[in-house]
Formats: sequence, structure tokens, C-alpha cells
Amino acid sequence: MTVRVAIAGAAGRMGRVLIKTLHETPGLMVTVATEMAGSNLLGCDAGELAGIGAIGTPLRANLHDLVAEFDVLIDFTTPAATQHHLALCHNAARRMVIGTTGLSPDLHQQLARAAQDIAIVAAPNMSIGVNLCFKLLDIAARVMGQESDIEIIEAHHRHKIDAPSGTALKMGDIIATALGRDLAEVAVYGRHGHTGVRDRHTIGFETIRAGDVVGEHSVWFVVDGERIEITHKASHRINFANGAARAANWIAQQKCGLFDMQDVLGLRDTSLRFGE
Ligand SMILES: NC(=O)C1=CN([C@@H]2O[C@H](COP(=O)(O)OP(=O)(O)OC[C@H]3O[C@@H](n4cnc5c(N)ncnc54)[C@H](O)[C@@H]3O)[C@@H](O)[C@H]2O)C=CC1
Ligand SMILES: O=C(O)C1=N[C@H](C(=O)O)C[C@H](O)C1
Repeated sequence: MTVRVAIAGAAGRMGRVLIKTLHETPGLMVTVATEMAGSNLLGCDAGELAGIGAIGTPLRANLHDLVAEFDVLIDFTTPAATQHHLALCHNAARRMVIGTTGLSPDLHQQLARAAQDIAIVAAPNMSIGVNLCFKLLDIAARVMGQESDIEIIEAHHRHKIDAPSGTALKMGDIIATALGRDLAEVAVYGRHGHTGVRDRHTIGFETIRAGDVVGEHSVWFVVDGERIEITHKASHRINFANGAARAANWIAQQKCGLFDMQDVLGLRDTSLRFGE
């Protein structure tokens, strides 16, 4: 069965790579591509924008009128647009793959409520490598986290509008959970001025925004005499798009529920054993 996919934000950095990737992925067909109302690219062929030649799918603005034309919506846009798309997909019983970051706690709750009726994959990072790093971070935190100073450093391109990255926040949450801490209580976002000595229980976040950096995350676990660094460097957005394509094929088989890439990749129940 071919899964009909709508791509929201099709002219964006991720949107263009998604068009190309999905067009080349067996089992998926890009039937809808949307952009913001008022965009001067409306009407352009999505394939032309993605550099693969015409695919017969023009950029359109009103997703509301297009719900009969897709099975799964892939959303890499903005939190406001994602919220709007969530309501539409919920009403029309359409599945979703959400990559947008910077979602508010309230929007996360709306996702969970909608997922009682529709199937949603929402993940701040669709890369397989980053999702493997999430597992490694859980192990590192359990093995040496209580004795370590933990710092999460991330770098992205100058156009990124949210900080820290959704991935960095997820990394912090995984580490805090493994250590029995509440991230909201222990997170320290950057430092400036007279900070006092470092509190061992805190988890630090440092953000770099520069040039065209695709996305880099590094987590340090530092004890006296040694330092572990768990690092992921994305060199092209194709890795996120491949993950989103995999998620679209996977979510098409689910009836309802809120999932992430750990579910899509079958990592949810994988226990990586140590110390045996
Ligand atoms: N989960 C993951 O693996 C990844 C997540 N992201 C996230 O995806 C989001 C988008 O990133 P980029 O593509 O770099 O941003 P971008 O700004 O290049 O693209 C977003 C696009 O969405 C469009 N848009 C805004 N409102 C819309 C609406 N109502 N309907 C249709 N289109 C609308 C914009 O015009 C723009 O073209 C960000 O939140 C980013 O953090 C980015 C890369 C990987
Ligand atoms: O905005 C981006 O570009 C990216 N955003 C995601 C995030 O906020 O974690 C994932 C990736 O690093 C690229």
C-alpha cells in the first residue's frame, strides 16, 4: 500500500530535503505540499523547489481543504503552525510525524490528548545516530552521572529560532530521569557574571548559533581525572529526512498513540547492559 504524505513547510530547509527524500522512498508518495499563506512560492512545483524536477505537486496554503488528499502529515514548521495542523489532523483523523521543536508544555499536552484518537510520532531529532546517543547517555548517566559534572553543548545555524535545541533538552531530560532529578529544577542555561562554584547536581546547557552549522550536540560527563564526551555531528539534513520517512511508513501502521523515534527504531525496550 502506498502511503500518501503531506509535507507542511515544504519550502523550508527541512521541507526541501523531505520532498526529495520522500519522493525516493518506496511506499511513500508526496501528494500535498504546503507553505504559509502569502508565500510567493505558492503554486510552484514542490519537486522543482527541491531540485529534483517537477513531481506534479504544487505548493498550496490551506491544509484544511486538502485533508482528503493525504494519510500522514509531516510537519517541520513552527510551534504555532504545528498547533494549527494538530487540530486539523485530529478533526480529520489523519496521522502525523512532527519534527518541529520549541513546542510549549501546553502544546505537548495537546499532542498527548489528540493521540488518544490519532497516531503521532513527535521527536526533536529524527536522526538514527542521535537516537542511539540517547541510549548511550542513559547508560553514561547511570554509570557515572551522580559523580559527574554534566554539560550539554549544542551548535546550530544562525537561522535557528529556539534555544536550547529540542535535542539538547531531550538529552537533558534523559540524563535527569536516569539520575532521579527533575530537569526543570537542575538545568542551568548559560553562565555569566559571579556564578559561584558549580553545584554537582546541575546540568548545564551551552548554545552556539553560527553560520550554516547543521546541528551538533556534545554531552560531557566530567569527574576528577577523566572526561567522557558523547558527541553527534549532523553534516546534512538528509539524516533527519530519512528518519522522518521511516517514521511516516511506521506511523501509517498505527491506529493511535503518541510515539517517538525510539518506538520507530525499535529501541524503546532495548536494554543495553553494562557491568556484567
Ligand atoms: N526533529 C528533527 O529531526 C529536526 C527538527 N527540526 C525542526 O524543524 C523546524 C523547521 O526547521 P527548518 O526547516 O530549519 O525551518 P525553516 O524556517 O527553514 O522552515 C519552516 C517552514 O515552515 C513554513 N511555515 C510556517 N508556518 C507554516 C504554515 N502555517 N503552513 C505551512 N508552512 C508553514 C515556513 O514558511 C518555512 O518555510 C524547526 O522547529 C527545527 O528545530 C529541524 C531539523 C531536524
Ligand atoms: O533547527 C534545526 O536545524 C534543528 N533542530 C532540531 C533541534 O532543535 O534539536 C534538530 C537538529 O539538530 C536540527
